[in-house]
Amino acid sequence: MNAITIVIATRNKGKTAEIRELLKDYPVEIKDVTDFGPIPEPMEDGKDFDENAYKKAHFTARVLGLPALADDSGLEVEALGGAPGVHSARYAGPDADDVKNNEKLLQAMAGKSNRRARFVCVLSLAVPTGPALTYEAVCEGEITHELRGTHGFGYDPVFYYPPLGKTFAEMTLEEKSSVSHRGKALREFRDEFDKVMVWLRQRLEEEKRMLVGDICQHDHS
Ligand SMILES: O=c1nc[nH]c2c1ncn2[C@H]1C[C@H](O)[C@@H](COP(=O)(O)OP(=O)(O)OP(=O)(O)O)O1
Ligand SMILES: [Mg+2]
Repeated sequence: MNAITIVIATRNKGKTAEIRELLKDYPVEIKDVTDFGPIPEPMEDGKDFDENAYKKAHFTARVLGLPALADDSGLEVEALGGAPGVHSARYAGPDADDVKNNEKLLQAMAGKSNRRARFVCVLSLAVPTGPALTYEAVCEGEITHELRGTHGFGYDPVFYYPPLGKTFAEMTLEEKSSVSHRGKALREFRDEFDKVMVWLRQRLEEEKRMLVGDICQHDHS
């Protein structure tokens, strides 16, 4: 049987690299959203990670006519009441980038003794007609007092993971994936990989039948 194609519905190269690495030994053809040339970007105006993950996955699946796997993730800091949360990517404002976001976070945390934080990752695997599977995981850690390490992306240089005594930015990609929110969520997906492929094939068959039905109806009208 031919391998199913899944598009990674993210513009974040760091996420793409981690997802590709975690799925590299699995019989599935992975494509990047950038392989398709310019396509419109999904809105990320959902109230939580689940909603945004589904929006991104379903939008991309519909636009490309292929199953799409999206990741919505972010950092929740206890002393900041869960901020930046779903707003993590735009924490420092409309022209935020990783440097500005980390700067703003360290400023907001100045003088705070409770440094507890967690990363959240929600993965949504959607087909063009709408149904989706969801995987969710968290990783607990602490906010550092300064930037540490150069690997990874986003808040990695300020997220300290006590069990390994390093920030995410001080870890290799493999090391980070072995403990991260994204790594855990993707391992759940991998644990039921065969079931997921059966589910996908069934959804894609249904879709084909619907399309054929539409075409036949059209030809007879
Ligand atoms: O492992 C991580 N290590 C460091 N930072 C991370 C991680 N995981 C999420 N984050 C941060 C990055 C961004 O500030 C926000 C995600 O925002 P989010 O909208 O899901 O991703 P994004 O805009 O970068 O790419 P896209 O929406 O195209 O998937 O949380
Ligand atoms: Mg985003």
